[in-house]
Amino acid sequence: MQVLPLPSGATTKESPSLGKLIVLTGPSGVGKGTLMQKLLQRHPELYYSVSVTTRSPRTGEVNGKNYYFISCSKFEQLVAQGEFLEWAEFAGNYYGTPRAAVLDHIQSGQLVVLEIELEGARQIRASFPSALSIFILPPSSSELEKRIRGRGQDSDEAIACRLHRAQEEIQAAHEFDIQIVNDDFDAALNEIETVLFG
Ligand SMILES: Nc1ncnc2c1ncn2[C@@H]1O[C@H](COP(=O)(O)OP(=O)(O)OP(=O)(O)O)[C@@H](O)[C@H]1O
Ligand SMILES: Nc1nc2c(ncn2[C@@H]2O[C@H](COP(=O)(O)O)[C@@H](O)[C@H]2O)c(=O)[nH]1
Repeated sequence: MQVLPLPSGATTKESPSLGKLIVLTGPSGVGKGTLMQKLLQRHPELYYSVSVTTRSPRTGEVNGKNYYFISCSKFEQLVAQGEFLEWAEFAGNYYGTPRAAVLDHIQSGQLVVLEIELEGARQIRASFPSALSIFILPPSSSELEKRIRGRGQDSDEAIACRLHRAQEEIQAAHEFDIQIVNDDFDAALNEIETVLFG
């Protein structure tokens, strides 16, 4: 994979919004996606931003629902055209948030949720200072590893890369507005709901 120069951090702030932007981040395998799915089932008024990635689809993943799966060259073209609100490289693949859809839904007054990794979340914090950011922590490193392996979707190499990155990500948890430990699933979900809806 050709390595793109990473975004140097947002230099411009996005316009004030009507709706609100929520960023959910945390290490791979902590349970963000599972929490997000449940949250969307329970609160269909939320708008979930479907990301673009160069990663290959996992078994059962659907293009346009889980991700938009595209080639590296197409991703690089979209970066050059400024189509992403944020983007990052993660474990050998690129991931990005489509700009237009997110801004449109914020403008229409919706709560918009992003589920993204640390570097992208930092870019959003720089360009949307009013965004609410939530960091999901695992109860322990061994439980995190158990969850990634238990998911059974990634190669040993990919798992090692994700666990290595997880240590760096966890060190950055304090940068976020709210930290929630996903030990008991329902308790973590309730905490997110309380933060979002009171
Ligand atoms: N509280 C929990 N207790 C036990 N297992 C959990 C809990 N929350 C999620 N899991 C399980 O952990 C695994 C990883 O969850 P999930 O795929 O949602 O993680 P993720 O943070 O979205 O990962 P990635 O960032 O790599 O997409 C799944 O098998 C999920 O069912
Ligand atoms: N910076 C971004 N990170 C994203 C985006 N969409 C997903 N992600 C994060 O990537 C990792 C790996 O995801 P996986 O599906 O391959 O396990 C995980 O932390 C996601 O939250 C995005 O648009 N931008």
